[in-house]
Amino acid sequence: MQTNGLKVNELSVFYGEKEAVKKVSLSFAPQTVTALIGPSGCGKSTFLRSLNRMNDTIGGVRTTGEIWIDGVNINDPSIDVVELRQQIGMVWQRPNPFHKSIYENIAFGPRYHGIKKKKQLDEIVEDSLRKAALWEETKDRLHNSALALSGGQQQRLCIARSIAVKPKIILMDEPASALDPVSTSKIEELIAELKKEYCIVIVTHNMQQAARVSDRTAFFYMGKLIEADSTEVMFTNPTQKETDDYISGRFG
Ligand SMILES: Nc1ncnc2c1ncn2[C@@H]1O[C@H](COP(=O)(O)OP(=O)(O)OP(=O)(O)O)[C@@H](O)[C@H]1O
Repeated sequence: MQTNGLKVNELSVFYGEKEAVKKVSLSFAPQTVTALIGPSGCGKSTFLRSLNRMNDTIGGVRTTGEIWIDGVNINDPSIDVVELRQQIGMVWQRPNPFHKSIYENIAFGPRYHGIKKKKQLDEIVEDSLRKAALWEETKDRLHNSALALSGGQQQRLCIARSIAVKPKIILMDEPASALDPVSTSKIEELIAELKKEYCIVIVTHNMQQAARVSDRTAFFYMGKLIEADSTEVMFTNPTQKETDDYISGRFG
């Protein structure tokens, strides 16, 4: 599903008294990949989780500011978060398939959202697995346990699962950091393919990965957004000294 993108306006996130994300404003265009980079503890994951209200599940978190998607501020208390997470999906660092079959992992979300006909579910399962580059490897064992897949395949299954509910935006929190190099490059190829259709925001510790997969890069430091620009500019000619120091490995 297409979107006009996501626009974050002065977003702050507090854990109790601690301000982990400080008045960040940042936009994400459709059909682009944006990498969020920065040293450990700078607030990347907190910021990412706020984009589909996953921080609501953590006690003591307070959020201020606005996050606009297609004319709706998702921080509005009246927002239905289940519906929101259908539009803005999340892929976690460690693959977390349900203890169910491959088929059921994918069919679960669409069924939850009201699709009951088997033929339609079959189509969604195939289409999602194809888009996640996993169909050929799984088409003959759709009813086997998802837990029998390799770690890399499980992560692609989790991506297929998020695609199945037709999101507009896919958030990824270090989606390849628990994977071997071959599985990592498959995930990176997949991201390049998926961006033709979706707006993707990815947190990564891996600077080479950010350079390979993203169109834009945003550098966070101590809860603040220091700088965001095209990935090429960020890696060759950043404006801010902190960005330059970080990408050239002088700290972090
Ligand atoms: N559930 C929580 N409760 C309290 N403080 C938290 C919680 N989660 C994160 N923090 C704090 O918020 C700050 C930002 O953490 P966050 O995990 O967003 O950073 P990060 O840049 O993603 O780090 P990393 O790269 O290590 O995952 C840190 O100081 C962290 O200790």
